[in-house]
Amino acid sequence: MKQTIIEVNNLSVNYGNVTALSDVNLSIYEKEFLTIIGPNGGGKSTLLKAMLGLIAPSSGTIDINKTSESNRKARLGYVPQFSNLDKRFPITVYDLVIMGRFYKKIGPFHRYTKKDKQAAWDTINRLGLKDLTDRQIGELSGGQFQRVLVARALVSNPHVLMLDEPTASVDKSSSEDIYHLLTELKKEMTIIVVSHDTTVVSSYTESVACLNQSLHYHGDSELPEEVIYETYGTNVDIISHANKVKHRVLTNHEEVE
Ligand SMILES: Nc1ncnc2c1ncn2[C@@H]1O[C@H](COP(=O)(O)OP(=O)(O)OP(=O)(O)O)[C@@H](O)[C@H]1O
Repeated sequence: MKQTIIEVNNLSVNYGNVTALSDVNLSIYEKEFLTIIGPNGGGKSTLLKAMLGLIAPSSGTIDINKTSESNRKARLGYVPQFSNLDKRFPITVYDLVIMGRFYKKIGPFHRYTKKDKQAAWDTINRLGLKDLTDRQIGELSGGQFQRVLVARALVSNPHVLMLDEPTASVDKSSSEDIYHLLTELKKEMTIIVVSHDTTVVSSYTESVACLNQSLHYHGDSELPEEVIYETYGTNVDIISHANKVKHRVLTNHEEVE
């Protein structure tokens, strides 16, 4: 039986007078590939940040469970929205990746251990970034930078990998690369992708959650059309055939090349 790794119970989050999330209930399972979609401002980033413990709930709870393989709480890895990051920051790929080891409690004069360095190199090699290790992050393409951000999240060996709009700033081929990578990673961990774009509900996704302040749907990736309209309103362009990432978004939909 599938084990839940994160349980969101009656979660509401307010920023002053703005209600970002209202009474959200969501169970996320071990090794599930979940895509959370919803319109801009629908509360997706807020939900991720609340799960990560970066934002306190106004009401409700979030339980991060122990994994079935260990007696420890699941570790969460986070790939933030690309557009929120400053690529001009003078830091190399290696330095950015190894910073992912900062999940441990450390003091101001922290030195990376041999184990930290080994973990960084293992992840760099695994993601095919070896030739880029000495590059400044400002010299990377969008797709390369996104891969480096994934590496930074993976270096802490997370049980859950959360990605906020991972393909928003990359071209179609890089987007496919990222989804292939996520499919591989899904064999080992839970993957949660957040996007405002309905077309990212790819064939790699097992389940979808539709969020617009409250949760309108959580289930199979064959989304009923009504759910999309309910979540986004009627002004939504549901299918983009420009997106080469394979998708099986809606029922009763014919592919047109
Ligand atoms: N720090 C903040 N202070 C005040 N309001 C905020 C803050 N962060 C988010 N909000 C508001 O909360 C709501 C949800 O925002 P959030 O960023 O979670 O949505 P989102 O679905 O991730 O949007 P997008 O797709 O545009 O990234 C929005 O109305 C937003 O303006």
